[in-house]
Amino acid sequence: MFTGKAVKLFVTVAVFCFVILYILQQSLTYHRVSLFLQDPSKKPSRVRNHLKLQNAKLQDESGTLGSNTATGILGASNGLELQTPPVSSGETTSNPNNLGKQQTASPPALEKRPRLPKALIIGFSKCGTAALRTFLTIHPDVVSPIPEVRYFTLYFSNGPEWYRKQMPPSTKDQLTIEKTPAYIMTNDSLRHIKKFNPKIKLIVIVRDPIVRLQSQYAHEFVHTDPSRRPPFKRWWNEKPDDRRIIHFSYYARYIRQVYTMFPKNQVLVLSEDDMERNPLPVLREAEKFLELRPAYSDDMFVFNETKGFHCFNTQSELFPRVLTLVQVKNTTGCLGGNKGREHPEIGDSYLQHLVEVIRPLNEELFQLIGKRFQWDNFEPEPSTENTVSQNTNGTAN
Ligand SMILES: Nc1ncnc2c1ncn2[C@@H]1O[C@H](COP(=O)(O)OS(=O)(=O)O)[C@@H](OP(=O)(O)O)[C@H]1O
Repeated sequence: MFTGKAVKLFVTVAVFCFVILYILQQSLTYHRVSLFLQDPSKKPSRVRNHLKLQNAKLQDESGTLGSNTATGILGASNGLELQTPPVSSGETTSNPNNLGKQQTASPPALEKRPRLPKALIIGFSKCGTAALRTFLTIHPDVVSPIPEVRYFTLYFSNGPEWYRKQMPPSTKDQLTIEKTPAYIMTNDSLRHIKKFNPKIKLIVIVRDPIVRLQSQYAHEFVHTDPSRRPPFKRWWNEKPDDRRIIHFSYYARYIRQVYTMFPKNQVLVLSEDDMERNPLPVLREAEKFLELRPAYSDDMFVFNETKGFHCFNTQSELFPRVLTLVQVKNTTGCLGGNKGREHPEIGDSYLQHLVEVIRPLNEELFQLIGKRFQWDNFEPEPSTENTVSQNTNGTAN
């Protein structure tokens, strides 16, 4: 009996204590949340860290950059930091990680969601478009989808909402860039682009046309046993109507079409050969054209002798962040194996023939775009010797 009473008393006291503790805990949480709302510094540490990141981004966006600001170069602690996976969004996004999750609202400046591109890399294939896209993607103010979306060539009827959903999330201050080199090849896709956004910025990258042909050949026969590949000369001559010359070497023809639809100042023409030699000046030109903050520095890239072009510098302190942003090999910092293929040999006399056929097309291009590129297969003319990417009026870019 006594034991039974004691147990009853013990249970009552325990329940009472539990209730008191529960009420206390609830009011403490409420208190913490109120403080949180009044003063973010009182947030629990996990949230506080997250907020710190967001504040850093906000400061960054308002021009208060990190320690490298004086040199005009963003460091890992600010610039590259900004392209972390989406932190919050006012709506459900197309990012597979967010699918189906309705996320809570956040300040508009921080809100990450897929946004339509305001710049496009529209051509040319085999001219370093993937490298240019990749280099631009590490800029803190740029996002870009990895696959070619081909909206303006194949999927225009799907509508802009479909296109938007193919884009990675970005804040409103970031620039979304999409690259599909086939866009420049048809008037229909250029018309679609104009209809989509007549103010869009367009980047075109060209390459020594003979090297581009070699690259195209290597691409077409990548799965063909070398002993069964046609000689380069026969492949090039296969089409008697010179279609290959027009298709792969006559850049001016396509760029002229772009100029008929868009003002010249909305179109930037770069050279793959310049980017191979040194990506920095090319990226700075792109940055200026896209009205981005200066974010690139020399130590980000190194020349890879085997590949024959520049890759990300694996020794740079930024490299771990680069690996989270783009798909490059962690051992070399280079884009995958389908870049930097071996090119077919061209005999001297045939090479000379190609140079003669293509040189006038290059001159037409340089006149059209108002600058010249230095291409190894085309000896510089006497008046243009020692000039890299010069304006045709003689002023260096
Ligand atoms: N930095 C860097 N990284 C990787 N690749 C580089 C780079 N610079 C130039 N290139 C050259 O780009 C060529 C491929 O061009 P694209 O990316 O436009 O090809 S594609 O049309 O998308 O298939 C590819 O040509 P090939 O060497 O003939 O395969 C590369 O050599």
